[in-house]
Amino acid sequence: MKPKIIVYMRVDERVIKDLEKDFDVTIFQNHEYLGNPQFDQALKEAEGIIGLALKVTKDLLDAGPNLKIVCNVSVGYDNLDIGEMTRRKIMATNTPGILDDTTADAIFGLLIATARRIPELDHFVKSGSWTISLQPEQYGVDVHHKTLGIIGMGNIGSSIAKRAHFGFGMDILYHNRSRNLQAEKDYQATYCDMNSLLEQSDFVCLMVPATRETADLMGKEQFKRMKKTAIFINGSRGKNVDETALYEALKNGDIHAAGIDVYKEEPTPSNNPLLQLKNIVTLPHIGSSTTECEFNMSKLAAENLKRGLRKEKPLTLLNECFT
Ligand SMILES: NC(=O)C1=CN([C@@H]2O[C@H](COP(=O)(O)OP(=O)(O)OC[C@H]3O[C@@H](n4cnc5c(N)ncnc54)[C@H](OP(=O)(O)O)[C@@H]3O)[C@@H](O)[C@H]2O)C=CC1
Ligand SMILES: O=CC(=O)O
Repeated sequence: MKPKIIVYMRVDERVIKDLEKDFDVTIFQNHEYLGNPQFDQALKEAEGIIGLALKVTKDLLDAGPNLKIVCNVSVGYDNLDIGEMTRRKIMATNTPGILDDTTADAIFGLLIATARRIPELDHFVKSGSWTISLQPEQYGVDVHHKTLGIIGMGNIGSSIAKRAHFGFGMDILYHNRSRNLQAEKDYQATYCDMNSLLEQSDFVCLMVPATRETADLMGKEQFKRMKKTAIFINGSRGKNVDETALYEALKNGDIHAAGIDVYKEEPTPSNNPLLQLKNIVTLPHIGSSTTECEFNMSKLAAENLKRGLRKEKPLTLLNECFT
């Protein structure tokens, strides 16, 4: 009998076909969770899970007594209770590194789209409103040669810095808990404390993981510190931003505009007040979502799963529980 596994949302079709050669696969595509009879039954028997953003909690682990490995098709792993998984010797893996350029393209694209008001002006043309000359109120702001502050100068933050430095001649400030000497050397990035970064940057881009420490890292006080002309970009996780404070900052003109790819709740409800504002550009969490990148992430996650269930060390293991 083949070992049973769960494929949970957004795993590439070709990779699923390959997994079916070795495993008995049950597929869930639509946020199914505990309480759904099919999901509960599959979880009871599954040795592995591969997929995106499944909330792996103590309750879920209790309901999956045979689980040996959970393989995220993402670099972020705030959906996994790593402590509890390690205590139970269940392996956790993610997909670091291979999505840096793709995500940086998307987040830098979001920054440009926000600064140059691309979605709004696209609508202006397509709705037939371009019957007179453009008005100054519709102008955007320059990106090139401005100051970009990156909070979270890790793999993706560095790829964003590369684009900003070489492509747009921007000055780069950054804030981490520790210095990134490579980014300082390669992109002339300057390390600074968070308050100085917020006060000096024309663009603030958030790229930290979602942890207990980063919850609501950007709140009322932080938005107040930013320049009134500045633009805020969140490419990290919605948990890192107080959405009410962001709404107030945008509405009151404490900051000029924002571009966000991620939300507290995803999919974000259509009545999220942020969606009513004109000075925000929104994306549906698509940082790494290109055909090529999603395939490569699925492939890496599947390789991790195969290795783990063969009792070999997965390539990108997150917890120290391999025995
Ligand atoms: N929008 C999307 O589609 C995507 C979003 N993401 C999100 O981006 C995140 C970052 O990914 P990646 O660049 O690969 O991760 P990395 O681990 O390479 O980088 C994270 C950076 O954040 C810094 N950091 C961590 N905690 C803090 C803190 N408390 N205060 C300040 N800085 C901090 C780290 O530096 P130090 O440790 O020195 O503090 C590090 O430089 C992911 O965790 C994920 O949530 C990722 C991919 C796609
Ligand atoms: O949000 C995507 C990820 O890879 O993390």
